[in-house]
Amino acid sequence: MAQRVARNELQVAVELAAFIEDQALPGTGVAPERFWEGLSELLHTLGPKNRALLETRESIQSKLDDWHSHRRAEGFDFEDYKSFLREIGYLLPEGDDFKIETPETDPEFATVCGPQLVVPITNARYALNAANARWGSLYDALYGTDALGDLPQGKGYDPKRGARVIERAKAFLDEAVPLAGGSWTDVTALRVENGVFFVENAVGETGLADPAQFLGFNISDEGALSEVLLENNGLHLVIEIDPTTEVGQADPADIADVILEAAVSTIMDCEDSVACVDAEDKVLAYGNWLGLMKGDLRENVVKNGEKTVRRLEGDYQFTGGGGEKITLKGRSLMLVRNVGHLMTTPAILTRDGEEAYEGLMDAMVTTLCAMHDLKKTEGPRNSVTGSVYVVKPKMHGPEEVAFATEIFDKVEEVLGLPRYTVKLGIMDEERRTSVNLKECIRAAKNRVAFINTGFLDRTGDEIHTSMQAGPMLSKGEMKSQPWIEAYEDRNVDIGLACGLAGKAQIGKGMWAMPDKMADMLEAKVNHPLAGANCAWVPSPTAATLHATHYHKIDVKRRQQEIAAMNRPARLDDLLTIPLARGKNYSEEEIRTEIENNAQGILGYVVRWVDQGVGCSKVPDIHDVGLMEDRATCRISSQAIANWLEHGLVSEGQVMEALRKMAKVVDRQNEGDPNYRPMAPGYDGFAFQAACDLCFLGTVQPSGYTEPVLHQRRLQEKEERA
Ligand SMILES: CC(=O)SCCNC(=O)CCNC(=O)[C@H](O)C(C)(C)COP(=O)(O)OP(=O)(O)OC[C@H]1O[C@@H](n2cnc3c(N)ncnc32)[C@H](O)[C@@H]1OP(=O)(O)O
Ligand SMILES: O=CC(=O)O
Ligand SMILES: [Mg+2]
Repeated sequence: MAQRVARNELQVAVELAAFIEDQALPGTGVAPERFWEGLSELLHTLGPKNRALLETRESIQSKLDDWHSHRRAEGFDFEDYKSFLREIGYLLPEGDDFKIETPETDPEFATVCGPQLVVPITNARYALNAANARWGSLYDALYGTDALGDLPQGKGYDPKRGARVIERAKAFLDEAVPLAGGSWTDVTALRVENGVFFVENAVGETGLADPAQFLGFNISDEGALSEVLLENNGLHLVIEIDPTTEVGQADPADIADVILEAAVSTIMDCEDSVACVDAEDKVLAYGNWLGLMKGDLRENVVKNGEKTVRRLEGDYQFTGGGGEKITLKGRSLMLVRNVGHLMTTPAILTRDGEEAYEGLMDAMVTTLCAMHDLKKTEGPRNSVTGSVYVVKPKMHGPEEVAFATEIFDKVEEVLGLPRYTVKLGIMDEERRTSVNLKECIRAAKNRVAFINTGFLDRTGDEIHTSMQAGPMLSKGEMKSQPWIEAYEDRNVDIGLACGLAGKAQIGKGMWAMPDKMADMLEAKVNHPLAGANCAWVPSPTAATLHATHYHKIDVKRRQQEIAAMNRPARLDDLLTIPLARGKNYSEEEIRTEIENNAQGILGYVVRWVDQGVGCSKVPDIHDVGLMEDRATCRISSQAIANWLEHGLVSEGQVMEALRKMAKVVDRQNEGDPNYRPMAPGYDGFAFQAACDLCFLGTVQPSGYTEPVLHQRRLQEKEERA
């Protein structure tokens, strides 16, 4: 039971009150009394509105369920369906054209296109790594992954593999920063003379085909050229020259590495990749965010037997061609993802003794923490335009987006911040947002800094919304359905029409196979090609490799081309439900699908509930490690719930699959000393959570996993305490 202290009309968990008063408030100029009074007002005035919006979600869902249940018997008519959606306020009228009016955003939103990294904020080691992932070694990313088609063997440096890496990296340079004559492959020397960059290769002395791509350089302590700063499509890259390294020594021009500007921005995630269920967890999350915003977050790291202290990188300095100083950010531009409108938290009780809405608390506390960045007078700043970037997930329709803007109006008022300091990232990841996207953007037109297609949650919502319409297609087939293409394209089209280009990001979703980098290199070029300023990657290495795509594709030009296409709206495609019509899945296909989903759910849930780990790499039945978070868990559990609901599979069969897969997951975790096997008892909270997600999936709000996961994790924590 949490120990609480009274603050204004609130009962606040002691660790949260102490965090706010001792760590977050000092230095912001906000007095504790003002903060608590403002938070109390926020929770008491906006809490009831929050509740009403959730009731609207439930009411719409139950109307949809009834309608589909009847139409299953009576026959489905598409025009009839659309009329019904309009009648119940699901599909809303679209207003006049407009352009967003967000005040000045940082260049990482307005002009620079590149990868967006996401990281669980509760893991300081990873979060620091992510913040520092603004720059990444292309040589390391190619060497250490399957990007070249195979993985490195053995421990030491293999010069043969190294040669393949260098060949590939130089081929990349030939594309991104081509030479006037010959190839980077044959370069024998690099030099900067009177501010001009010269290259020697097989054709003799040459330089860049476009000399404007040369921006600056650095000289080593020994007086030799050590770094050359180049630029392509607004992204920087650095050629490292170092004859003292094994790689540099073997290179005719002493080139030791190619460093790419990689994670241009990073989402510090308080949502689907973390497991925060109480004040203790929330303080860990807020504390790391505060450390990132103050700039003093540190973490002791032991890697390969070596102890180091991980901290934030400083800026990156160069001398320009004209002798001027060039300062580039050493850190990724950080956003913070708050939770959505759904959950409440035991960290604060309102005057009625009820749990406060977690999203309201997140809004106030994460903005407060970010004030330390806004107040900085020296050293690297996260935002040079004085902005705080908050990603707001899982909103259903314009009314909920308007509610988010109202929350931040109030937060700014309480904290004494200029109106529209907080910029919003709108996750387009619920169906009612996708179908009303233009009106959702309008609802935040003074704050919107990104729209992003979170296709994982979106797929979960696709299944849940039309749960009663019939059995859905399998997870694999779902990816090639008309709705998803229409969803992705419409998001870009509407974003461009609303004037996001040059002001705000139009983003795309996560690469969820963290070890499959060759496949990512092949596939994810489609994101900038589709007009996305940024797309999500699960790791710094993936960011470095995905950065190469933004060198290939000039997103700004691509956005202009797409806008000029005037593509049709495709609302009908968007509303086409991915039903398994006319499909007759074999018993084997059904068993495989259920087992695959069960394995993903269990592999994820067991670490969530037992260890508080919110994002995991879980092998699927083909042994491919998949990034699993709450959104992927929502898909798998909703998929099982849907097939159960329509009798494609029985409860007994699902339970058999869960038990079988629990043994597999136990085996996969054998090496983890903190792991508690689920078999043979199948009675732990984690296994029960997996069962609830499947067997009670149809009645979970919007098919979300949070209520079940929180409840079971809290039980687990209580038992351990
Ligand atoms: C639908 C959605 O909402 S998607 C958004 C939510 N998802 C995410 O945020 C995914 C974030 N990614 C992750 O959490 C992890 O990459 C996982 C869980 C997928 C895989 O983690 P692991 O199995 O530990 O990765 P792996 O062993 O391959 O690599 C670990 C190394 O990579 C680094 N790393 C991995 N992921 C990240 C990351 N997202 N940010 C920063 N560093 C990272 C770690 O710091 C570590 O390096 P270190 O030893 O120097 O500290
Ligand atoms: O938040 C991202 C998603 O895909 O869901
Ligand atoms: Mg999501």
